[in-house]
Amino acid sequence: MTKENELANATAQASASGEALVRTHDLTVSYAGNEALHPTSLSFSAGQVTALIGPSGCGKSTFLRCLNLMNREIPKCKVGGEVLYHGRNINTRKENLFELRKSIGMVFQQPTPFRKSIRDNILFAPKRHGLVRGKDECDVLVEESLRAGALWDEVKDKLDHSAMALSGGQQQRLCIARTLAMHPDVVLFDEPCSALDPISTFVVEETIRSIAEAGICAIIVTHNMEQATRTSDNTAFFYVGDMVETGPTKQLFSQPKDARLQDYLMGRFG
Ligand SMILES: Nc1ncnc2c1ncn2[C@@H]1O[C@H](COP(=O)(O)OP(=O)(O)OP(=O)(O)O)[C@@H](O)[C@H]1O
Repeated sequence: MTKENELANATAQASASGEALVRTHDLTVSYAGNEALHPTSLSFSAGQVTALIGPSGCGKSTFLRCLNLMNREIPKCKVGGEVLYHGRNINTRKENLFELRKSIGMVFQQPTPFRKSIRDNILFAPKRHGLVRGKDECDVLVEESLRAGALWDEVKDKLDHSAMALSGGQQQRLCIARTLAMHPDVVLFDEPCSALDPISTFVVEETIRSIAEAGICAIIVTHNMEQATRTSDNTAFFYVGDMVETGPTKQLFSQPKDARLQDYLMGRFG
Protein backbone atom coordinates (compact mmCIF):
# COMPACT_ATOMS: atom_id res chain seq x y z
CA MET A 1 0.00 0.00 0.00
CA THR A 2 1.37 3.46 -0.89
CA LYS A 3 1.97 6.10 1.79
CA GLU A 4 -0.91 8.18 0.34
CA ASN A 5 -3.30 5.21 0.58
CA GLU A 6 -2.18 4.47 4.14
CA LEU A 7 -2.85 8.09 5.06
CA ALA A 8 -6.26 8.08 3.34
CA ASN A 9 -7.19 4.90 5.23
CA ALA A 10 -6.03 6.33 8.53
CA THR A 11 -8.05 9.51 7.87
CA ALA A 12 -11.17 7.51 6.95
CA GLN A 13 -10.82 5.45 10.14
CA ALA A 14 -10.29 8.58 12.25
CA SER A 15 -13.34 10.14 10.61
CA ALA A 16 -15.51 7.06 11.20
CA SER A 17 -14.50 6.83 14.85
CA GLY A 18 -14.80 10.62 15.38
CA GLU A 19 -11.26 10.58 16.79
CA ALA A 20 -8.97 13.61 16.50
CA LEU A 21 -6.75 13.82 13.45
CA VAL A 22 -4.77 16.76 14.84
CA ARG A 23 -4.29 17.54 18.50
CA THR A 24 -2.19 20.07 20.34
CA HIS A 25 -1.02 19.46 23.86
CA ASP A 26 0.23 22.42 25.91
CA LEU A 27 1.33 24.20 22.75
CA THR A 28 3.19 27.47 23.41
CA VAL A 29 4.78 30.05 21.12
CA SER A 30 7.11 32.93 21.85
CA TYR A 31 8.67 35.48 19.53
CA ALA A 32 12.10 36.70 20.72
CA GLY A 33 11.19 35.66 24.26
CA ASN A 34 7.72 37.29 24.27
CA GLU A 35 5.00 34.72 24.84
CA ALA A 36 2.31 34.97 22.15
CA LEU A 37 0.50 31.71 22.85
CA HIS A 38 0.04 30.26 26.33
CA PRO A 39 -0.32 26.46 26.78
CA THR A 40 -3.10 25.45 24.42
CA SER A 41 -4.65 22.02 23.99
CA LEU A 42 -7.18 21.56 21.19
CA SER A 43 -8.42 18.69 19.00
CA PHE A 44 -9.53 18.68 15.37
CA SER A 45 -11.41 15.86 13.65
CA ALA A 46 -11.62 14.68 10.06
CA GLY A 47 -14.73 15.89 8.25
CA GLN A 48 -15.19 18.91 10.51
CA VAL A 49 -14.57 22.63 10.16
CA THR A 50 -13.19 24.44 13.20
CA ALA A 51 -13.13 28.25 13.36
CA LEU A 52 -10.49 30.09 15.38
CA ILE A 53 -11.87 33.47 16.42
CA GLY A 54 -10.82 36.35 18.66
CA PRO A 55 -9.65 39.96 18.52
CA SER A 56 -6.61 41.09 16.56
CA GLY A 57 -3.28 39.94 17.99
CA CYS A 58 -4.76 37.21 20.23
CA GLY A 59 -2.68 34.42 18.65
CA LYS A 60 -5.04 32.76 16.15
CA SER A 61 -2.60 32.81 13.22
CA THR A 62 0.29 31.96 15.52
CA PHE A 63 -1.61 28.85 16.64
CA LEU A 64 -2.63 27.92 13.08
CA ARG A 65 0.94 28.18 11.80
CA CYS A 66 2.07 25.65 14.41
CA LEU A 67 -0.08 22.96 12.82
CA ASN A 68 2.12 22.69 9.73
CA LEU A 69 5.25 24.02 11.43
CA MET A 70 5.22 27.34 9.51
CA ASN A 71 6.42 29.22 12.60
CA ARG A 72 9.70 27.40 12.16
CA GLU A 73 10.47 29.78 9.32
CA ILE A 74 10.18 32.85 11.60
CA PRO A 75 13.49 33.85 13.21
CA LYS A 76 13.53 33.79 17.05
CA CYS A 77 10.17 32.01 17.17
CA LYS A 78 10.09 29.17 19.70
CA VAL A 79 7.33 26.56 19.74
CA GLY A 80 6.91 24.34 22.81
CA GLY A 81 4.55 21.48 23.57
CA GLU A 82 3.18 18.91 21.16
CA VAL A 83 1.37 18.90 17.84
CA LEU A 84 0.02 15.39 17.36
CA TYR A 85 -0.85 14.47 13.79
CA HIS A 86 -2.32 10.95 13.46
CA GLY A 87 -1.11 10.54 17.06
CA ARG A 88 2.53 11.37 16.26
CA ASN A 89 4.24 14.48 17.64
CA ILE A 90 5.40 16.51 14.64
CA ASN A 91 6.84 19.39 16.68
CA THR A 92 10.34 17.97 16.45
CA ARG A 93 13.39 19.04 14.46
CA LYS A 94 13.37 15.66 12.72
CA GLU A 95 10.04 16.28 10.96
CA ASN A 96 10.30 16.33 7.16
CA LEU A 97 8.53 19.57 6.19
CA PHE A 98 8.38 18.74 2.47
CA GLU A 99 6.45 15.53 3.26
CA LEU A 100 4.33 17.07 6.03
CA ARG A 101 3.02 19.94 3.90
CA LYS A 102 1.83 17.42 1.35
CA SER A 103 -0.78 16.26 3.87
CA ILE A 104 -1.37 19.49 5.78
CA GLY A 105 -2.07 22.21 3.23
CA MET A 106 -2.47 25.92 3.83
CA VAL A 107 -4.42 28.72 2.16
CA PHE A 108 -3.41 32.29 2.99
CA GLN A 109 -5.20 35.60 3.41
CA GLN A 110 -4.01 36.99 0.06
CA PRO A 111 -4.31 34.67 -2.95
CA THR A 112 -0.82 33.48 -3.86
CA PRO A 113 -1.05 31.92 -7.35
CA PHE A 114 2.21 31.12 -9.12
CA ARG A 115 3.03 33.19 -12.24
CA LYS A 116 2.17 30.16 -14.34
CA SER A 117 -0.81 28.81 -16.24
CA ILE A 118 -3.89 27.61 -14.35
CA ARG A 119 -2.98 24.01 -15.24
CA ASP A 120 0.63 24.40 -14.07
CA ASN A 121 -0.50 25.92 -10.77
CA ILE A 122 -2.42 22.72 -10.07
CA LEU A 123 0.31 20.36 -11.29
CA PHE A 124 3.36 22.10 -9.79
CA ALA A 125 3.46 20.34 -6.40
CA PRO A 126 2.04 16.94 -7.50
CA LYS A 127 4.78 16.76 -10.17
CA ARG A 128 7.50 17.72 -7.69
CA HIS A 129 6.29 14.97 -5.39
CA GLY A 130 6.05 12.47 -8.26
CA LEU A 131 2.32 11.96 -7.69
CA VAL A 132 1.30 12.19 -11.35
CA ARG A 133 2.72 10.71 -14.50
CA GLY A 134 1.63 11.22 -18.11
CA LYS A 135 -0.90 13.54 -19.70
CA ASP A 136 -4.02 11.53 -18.84
CA GLU A 137 -3.26 11.43 -15.11
CA CYS A 138 -2.44 15.14 -15.18
CA ASP A 139 -5.69 16.00 -16.98
CA VAL A 140 -7.73 14.00 -14.46
CA LEU A 141 -6.04 15.66 -11.48
CA VAL A 142 -6.45 19.16 -12.96
CA GLU A 143 -10.17 18.64 -13.54
CA GLU A 144 -10.79 16.91 -10.19
CA SER A 145 -8.94 19.63 -8.25
CA LEU A 146 -10.57 22.55 -10.05
CA ARG A 147 -13.99 20.97 -9.52
CA ALA A 148 -13.24 20.54 -5.80
CA GLY A 149 -12.19 24.21 -5.71
CA ALA A 150 -15.46 25.23 -7.45
CA LEU A 151 -13.54 26.75 -10.34
CA TRP A 152 -13.74 24.18 -13.16
CA ASP A 153 -16.76 25.60 -14.99
CA GLU A 154 -15.21 29.06 -15.13
CA VAL A 155 -11.75 28.03 -16.37
CA LYS A 156 -12.12 24.72 -18.24
CA ASP A 157 -11.63 26.44 -21.62
CA LYS A 158 -8.59 28.46 -20.55
CA LEU A 159 -6.41 26.09 -18.57
CA ASP A 160 -3.30 27.34 -20.35
CA HIS A 161 -4.00 31.01 -19.58
CA SER A 162 -2.06 32.75 -16.85
CA ALA A 163 -3.43 32.41 -13.33
CA MET A 164 -2.59 36.08 -12.88
CA ALA A 165 -5.44 37.00 -15.26
CA LEU A 166 -8.06 35.54 -12.88
CA SER A 167 -10.06 37.71 -10.47
CA GLY A 168 -9.06 37.77 -6.78
CA GLY A 169 -11.86 35.36 -5.85
CA GLN A 170 -10.94 33.00 -8.69
CA GLN A 171 -7.26 33.16 -7.68
CA GLN A 172 -8.18 32.20 -4.11
CA ARG A 173 -10.25 29.25 -5.38
CA LEU A 174 -7.29 28.27 -7.58
CA CYS A 175 -5.10 28.29 -4.45
CA ILE A 176 -7.62 26.04 -2.70
CA ALA A 177 -7.74 23.74 -5.75
CA ARG A 178 -3.92 23.69 -5.83
CA THR A 179 -3.86 22.65 -2.18
CA LEU A 180 -6.48 19.95 -2.78
CA ALA A 181 -4.46 18.56 -5.71
CA MET A 182 -2.07 17.10 -3.12
CA HIS A 183 -4.95 15.18 -1.50
CA PRO A 184 -4.26 16.62 1.96
CA ASP A 185 -6.22 15.39 4.96
CA VAL A 186 -5.92 18.73 6.78
CA VAL A 187 -6.31 22.22 5.25
CA LEU A 188 -5.50 25.36 7.22
CA PHE A 189 -7.19 28.58 6.11
CA ASP A 190 -5.77 31.87 7.43
CA GLU A 191 -8.53 34.47 6.88
CA PRO A 192 -9.10 33.15 3.35
CA CYS A 193 -11.90 35.59 2.49
CA SER A 194 -10.61 38.84 3.91
CA ALA A 195 -9.48 40.07 0.49
CA LEU A 196 -12.65 38.89 -1.30
CA ASP A 197 -16.02 40.39 -2.26
CA PRO A 198 -19.22 38.88 -0.78
CA ILE A 199 -19.97 36.61 -3.75
CA SER A 200 -16.46 35.16 -3.84
CA THR A 201 -16.61 34.81 -0.06
CA PHE A 202 -19.83 32.80 -0.38
CA VAL A 203 -18.25 30.47 -2.96
CA VAL A 204 -15.11 29.96 -0.83
CA GLU A 205 -17.23 29.25 2.26
CA GLU A 206 -19.26 26.67 0.29
CA THR A 207 -15.99 25.11 -0.87
CA ILE A 208 -14.71 24.87 2.71
CA ARG A 209 -17.94 23.13 3.75
CA SER A 210 -17.79 20.72 0.83
CA ILE A 211 -14.17 19.71 1.44
CA ALA A 212 -15.05 18.95 5.07
CA GLU A 213 -17.99 16.87 3.86
CA ALA A 214 -15.47 14.97 1.72
CA GLY A 215 -13.62 14.04 4.94
CA ILE A 216 -10.95 16.73 5.21
CA CYS A 217 -10.18 18.38 8.56
CA ALA A 218 -10.55 22.13 7.89
CA ILE A 219 -9.37 24.82 10.32
CA ILE A 220 -10.14 28.45 9.56
CA VAL A 221 -8.95 31.65 11.20
CA THR A 222 -11.59 34.33 10.83
CA HIS A 223 -12.52 37.73 12.24
CA ASN A 224 -16.01 37.30 10.95
CA MET A 225 -18.44 35.65 13.36
CA GLU A 226 -21.09 35.21 10.65
CA GLN A 227 -18.49 33.33 8.66
CA ALA A 228 -17.68 31.13 11.65
CA THR A 229 -21.43 30.45 12.05
CA ARG A 230 -21.91 29.65 8.37
CA THR A 231 -18.89 27.44 7.89
CA SER A 232 -17.85 25.78 11.14
CA ASP A 233 -18.92 22.85 13.29
CA ASN A 234 -16.72 23.90 16.20
CA THR A 235 -15.18 27.16 17.32
CA ALA A 236 -12.30 28.10 19.60
CA PHE A 237 -12.12 31.62 21.05
CA PHE A 238 -8.68 33.14 21.70
CA TYR A 239 -7.93 36.19 23.82
CA VAL A 240 -4.45 37.70 24.47
CA GLY A 241 -2.63 34.43 23.84
CA ASP A 242 -5.09 32.22 25.72
CA MET A 243 -7.52 29.75 24.20
CA VAL A 244 -10.41 30.79 26.43
CA GLU A 245 -13.34 28.65 25.34
CA THR A 246 -14.14 26.01 22.74
CA GLY A 247 -17.17 23.94 21.73
CA PRO A 248 -19.77 23.35 19.02
CA THR A 249 -20.21 26.68 17.20
CA LYS A 250 -23.97 27.02 17.77
CA GLN A 251 -23.60 26.31 21.48
CA LEU A 252 -20.59 28.60 21.91
CA PHE A 253 -22.36 31.52 20.23
CA SER A 254 -25.72 31.01 21.94
CA GLN A 255 -24.47 30.13 25.43
CA PRO A 256 -20.97 31.58 25.91
CA LYS A 257 -19.64 30.86 29.40
CA ASP A 258 -16.60 33.13 29.68
CA ALA A 259 -17.26 36.85 30.21
CA ARG A 260 -14.57 37.76 27.64
CA LEU A 261 -16.34 35.72 24.97
CA GLN A 262 -19.69 37.22 25.97
CA ASP A 263 -18.21 40.72 25.59
CA TYR A 264 -16.62 39.82 22.26
CA LEU A 265 -19.90 38.46 20.90
CA MET A 266 -21.70 41.59 22.09
CA GLY A 267 -19.18 43.69 20.14
CA ARG A 268 -17.78 45.32 23.29
CA PHE A 269 -14.31 44.93 21.78
CA GLY A 270 -13.12 43.78 18.39
N1 LIG B 1 6.52 37.14 13.09
C1 LIG B 1 6.27 37.68 14.27
N2 LIG B 1 7.27 38.25 14.99
C2 LIG B 1 7.06 38.79 16.20
N3 LIG B 1 5.84 38.82 16.80
C3 LIG B 1 4.81 38.29 16.14
C4 LIG B 1 4.95 37.67 14.85
N4 LIG B 1 3.75 37.21 14.46
C5 LIG B 1 2.88 37.51 15.43
N5 LIG B 1 3.51 38.15 16.45
C6 LIG B 1 2.89 38.63 17.70
O1 LIG B 1 2.19 37.55 18.28
C7 LIG B 1 0.95 37.98 18.79
C8 LIG B 1 -0.18 37.17 18.14
O2 LIG B 1 -0.23 37.51 16.76
P1 LIG B 1 -1.11 36.72 15.71
O3 LIG B 1 -0.82 37.27 14.36
O4 LIG B 1 -0.98 35.29 15.91
O5 LIG B 1 -2.58 37.17 16.18
P2 LIG B 1 -3.96 37.04 15.41
O6 LIG B 1 -4.97 36.73 16.43
O7 LIG B 1 -3.84 36.11 14.26
O8 LIG B 1 -4.13 38.54 14.89
P3 LIG B 1 -4.86 39.09 13.57
O9 LIG B 1 -6.28 38.71 13.69
O10 LIG B 1 -4.64 40.57 13.65
O11 LIG B 1 -4.18 38.47 12.39
C9 LIG B 1 0.85 39.48 18.52
O12 LIG B 1 1.27 40.16 19.67
C10 LIG B 1 1.84 39.68 17.40
O13 LIG B 1 2.40 40.98 17.44
